Amino acid sequence: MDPNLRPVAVKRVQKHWDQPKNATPPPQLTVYNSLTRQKEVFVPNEGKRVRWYICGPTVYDSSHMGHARSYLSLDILRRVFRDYFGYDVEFIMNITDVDDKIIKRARQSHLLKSYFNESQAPPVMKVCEDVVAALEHFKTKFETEMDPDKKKMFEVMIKKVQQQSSALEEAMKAQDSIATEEAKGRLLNESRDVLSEWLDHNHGKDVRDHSVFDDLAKTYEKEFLADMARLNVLPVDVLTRVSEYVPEVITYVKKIISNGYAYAAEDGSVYFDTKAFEQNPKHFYAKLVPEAYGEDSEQLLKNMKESEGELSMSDDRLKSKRSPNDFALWKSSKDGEPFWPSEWGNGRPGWHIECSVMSSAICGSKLDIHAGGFDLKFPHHDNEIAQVEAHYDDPHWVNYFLHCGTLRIQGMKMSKSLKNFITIRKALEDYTPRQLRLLFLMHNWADVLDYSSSTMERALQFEKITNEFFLLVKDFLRRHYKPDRSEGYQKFQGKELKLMEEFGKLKSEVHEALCDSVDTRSVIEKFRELISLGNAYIVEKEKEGHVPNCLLLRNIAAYITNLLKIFGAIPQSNQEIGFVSEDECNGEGASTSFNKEAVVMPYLDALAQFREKVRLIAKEHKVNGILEECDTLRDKTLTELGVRLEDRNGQTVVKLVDRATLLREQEQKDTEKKRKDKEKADKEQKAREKADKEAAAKKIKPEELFKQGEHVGKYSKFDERGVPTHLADGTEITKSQIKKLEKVYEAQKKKYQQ
Ligand SMILES: Nc1ncnc2c1ncn2[C@@H]1O[C@H](COP(=O)(O)OP(=O)(O)OP(=O)(O)O)[C@@H](O)[C@H]1O
Ligand SMILES: [Zn+2]
Repeated sequence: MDPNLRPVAVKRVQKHWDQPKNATPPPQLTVYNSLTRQKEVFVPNEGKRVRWYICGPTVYDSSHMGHARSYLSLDILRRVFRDYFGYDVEFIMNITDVDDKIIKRARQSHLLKSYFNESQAPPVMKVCEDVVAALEHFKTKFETEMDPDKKKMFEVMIKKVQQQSSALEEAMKAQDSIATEEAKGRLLNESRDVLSEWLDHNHGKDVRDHSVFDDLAKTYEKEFLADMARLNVLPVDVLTRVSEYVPEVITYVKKIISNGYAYAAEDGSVYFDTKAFEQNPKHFYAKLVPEAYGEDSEQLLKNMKESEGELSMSDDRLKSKRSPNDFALWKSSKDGEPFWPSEWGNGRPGWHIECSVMSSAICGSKLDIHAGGFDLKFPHHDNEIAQVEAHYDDPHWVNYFLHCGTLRIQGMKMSKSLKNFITIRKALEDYTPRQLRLLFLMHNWADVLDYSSSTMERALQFEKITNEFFLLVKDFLRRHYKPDRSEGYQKFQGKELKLMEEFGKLKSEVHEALCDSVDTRSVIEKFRELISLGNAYIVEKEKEGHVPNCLLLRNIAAYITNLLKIFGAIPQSNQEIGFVSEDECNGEGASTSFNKEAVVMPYLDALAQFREKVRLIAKEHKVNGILEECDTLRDKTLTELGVRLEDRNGQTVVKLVDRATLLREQEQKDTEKKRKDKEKADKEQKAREKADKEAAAKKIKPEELFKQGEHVGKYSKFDERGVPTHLADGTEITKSQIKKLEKVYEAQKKKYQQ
């Protein structure tokens, strides 16, 4: 063929590629923003950098579970933002170490201590006089209290004092000196709060030593930080104390005045001018709770009392404000209060100003996130917003305001002021830091949470099923996970493909839940589903006599572990799958560098296998002594060491469990065994009694049968065999009845002859 006629080869080019169509776009992170009262897509001001400020505690008493609710939930949020979504979070918290509550509590403890010291053994008459006077004073406080919960608490306190007073009176009347002394002690103890209120009213102004206030704040700050570390709350990046920022507060307040949004009153206090602020069209007062501005005076007064502080609500102070909504930026200090010099005279910062000043000092004029407890929304956070916006004269400060839901106990907010609190320390005596964290993970951070033993029980139950899953998977992995060998990779059959599909679906749902305002509650539910799917898969494979696929099980367990690490429930340093035993956690909740599991497991596996073989031989040869020893090794010796041996389809599964948990389990087992033993002994006893009764019955001669035992007094005449013919009252017995009695007679005759 003529080569010129050959068709020219068409140059083949890269085939056109189509971008995947109909792909679902990944969900975006949204957060519930109190400023809009809905979920908003999260967009930081500056790339991945997130400036985040949270209100810290007022350090005048021990931290309680209500505080844990806020700080632990915020710790979870912070970790998710940082370690799941990859934001560069700068986390700033303040400590309120100058405040009306601190001043009052410090003076009261100081005065009460002196009262007890001076009058080591106050004569009984003096105690009576003082308590009566203190009670009178306290009743006025009770009558003027507007908060119904506090009122109720005061009422209980008054009643208790009155009860102890009556007891003392009776002991005195009876002239029983020992009983009188004891009753006096009880009265003094019960009257502590009432007496300290009274002492403070009379002598508070004489407390001039500033170390009284500083010491109290330092003590509780230390306690708070130690509690947070015990709960495995990450240390903040910056901690600010108002006592360290007073010069900055003064400068800040001056700027607000010069911008026209604050004024100095005659007594040396400075107030925020809410009207001036609100009247400027650029600004808006009470962005979070607009309903609260210009409320009826009673509610306003209640809010003011709580937020301005008890020491700052005197009539003359109220009169010097231009509007009842105005709040103090700077409070002139009275006698018995700490003070710093300023151009307005000796004074101290108001509560709200500290957060505005300190967050501005660290983060500048813009914040991405501001957070705190739900109760801080109004007036604290609304006032913080107004102050910063007045200072910069710029209506944009915080982009996202997050408020943690309140923790309640028996339907009431857990609070220091209501004295219905459970300290973090006490809670940690009953539960581990991990269990408390799981409790918070199981509730949406923005929801109300009722703290009770039943809510804790649910957290414990989740911990148990998750832990058992981890331990079981780890046992399989120890025996069958061989990633360095060909036999470690098995073909994925129907069950594996199905599980992998469900696993993938659940992972997407977990991601969606985290994007949905960090909904850890749903994530925990997804974990539950995943674990039951995993467990069901294992059981099915075992039924078929096959080893479950270790790659798949390992991926599931590692996925859950990893998220629990992000949530702070498992130390980041843990290289293994599953929880770290509480025995291995040090005080800060981090795992020790020594990995107990990796070291001891090979030896424990060898021991378990040896035990199993010895047991089989002992069973075969019926050597009970060896079987008993094998039981003791499992139930006592290894339990004490935190090791659980379980029988699963003829294989011994080895699990490392917290020693305390194992001992508790063993205790339950012992109790159950005792109950069963008792039940068995009772049954045997009853059977013996029955047999004895029957044996005795057999010995009765048939002719005597109707004349003894239950028959005595029933009949008056008998025939020659001893069968009754007449009832006790002389009436003749009917023929059919006699027939029945004859049957009984014949049966007895047979028994007797036997
Ligand atoms: N019961 C609670 N539930 C949730 N958060 C709480 C609870 N009690 C206090 N908080 C939060 O803890 C943080 C520190 O509170 P703070 O020390 O100001 O407590 P407080 O309001 O003075 O205490 P209390 O209400 O117990 O008298 C705040 O963010 C506050 O909202
Ligand atoms: Zn604050």
